[in-house]
Amino acid sequence: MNRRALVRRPSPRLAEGLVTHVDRVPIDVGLALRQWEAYVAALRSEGWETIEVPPAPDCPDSVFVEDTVVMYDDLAVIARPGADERRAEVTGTEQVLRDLGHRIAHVEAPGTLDGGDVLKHDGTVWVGLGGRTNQSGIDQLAAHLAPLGATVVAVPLTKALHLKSAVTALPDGTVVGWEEVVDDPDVWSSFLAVPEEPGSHVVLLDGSTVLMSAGAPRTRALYEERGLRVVTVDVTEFEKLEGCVTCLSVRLRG
Ligand SMILES: CN(C)C(=N)NCCC[C@H](N)C(=O)O
Repeated sequence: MNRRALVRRPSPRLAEGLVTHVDRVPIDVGLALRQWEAYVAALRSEGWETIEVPPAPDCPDSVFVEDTVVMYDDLAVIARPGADERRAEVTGTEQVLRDLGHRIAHVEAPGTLDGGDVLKHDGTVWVGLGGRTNQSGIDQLAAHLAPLGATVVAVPLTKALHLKSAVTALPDGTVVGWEEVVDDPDVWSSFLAVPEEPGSHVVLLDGSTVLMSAGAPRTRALYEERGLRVVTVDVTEFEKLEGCVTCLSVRLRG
């Protein structure tokens, strides 16, 4: 299978990125760029072709490209970010996906939806209903994905920025989360609480390999004990802006 992922170079204005649930702390933009380059290199060395969405230098949060789209099979549902400041980011993503031949659908007003609120596994799509994504956005996503056989499930989200700030899924479908910010772990039949907040974010690189933050060594050991191969990257500068490993790419199918 052709493994491709969208990424987007950090804006020189990254330090002005939004913060909601954390205090603002200084960002080292030069270090962020090096961390981003290492993240992209890690994807490539794991066999992923990376495609750069054209940079959006005036959009401080544009490196968090995950929030601009939800991919399901060949369909790209272009998001409508819940934060006004991020609305302009979607145009570049849409153009790249059109050029790549994907079918395009949109979340329209009054709906809002951020890609970071969407967790997919095996035909089920959980969507965080919280500060960025509203019910109309979820209903529109459900309508777009229904013909593809997906079941969309709204999940309450009050303690974290995005659903994937709180939980992600391992290759076997176990949902891993930092329990302090998970509203209702019972949503998932197999929920595993992890011992470190950055450990709750994994990017699936293949059926037995995950990419995660270097900031969660105990969780890394836990995943390795479960038989996973783990690749780690430093993403401290993005974590200061409530970002994580998932936010920095969008994996494409086919
Ligand atoms: C899963 N996560 C967390 C994301 N997909 N996005 C993070 C966006 C962070 C940005 N400062 C913001 O506040 O929008």
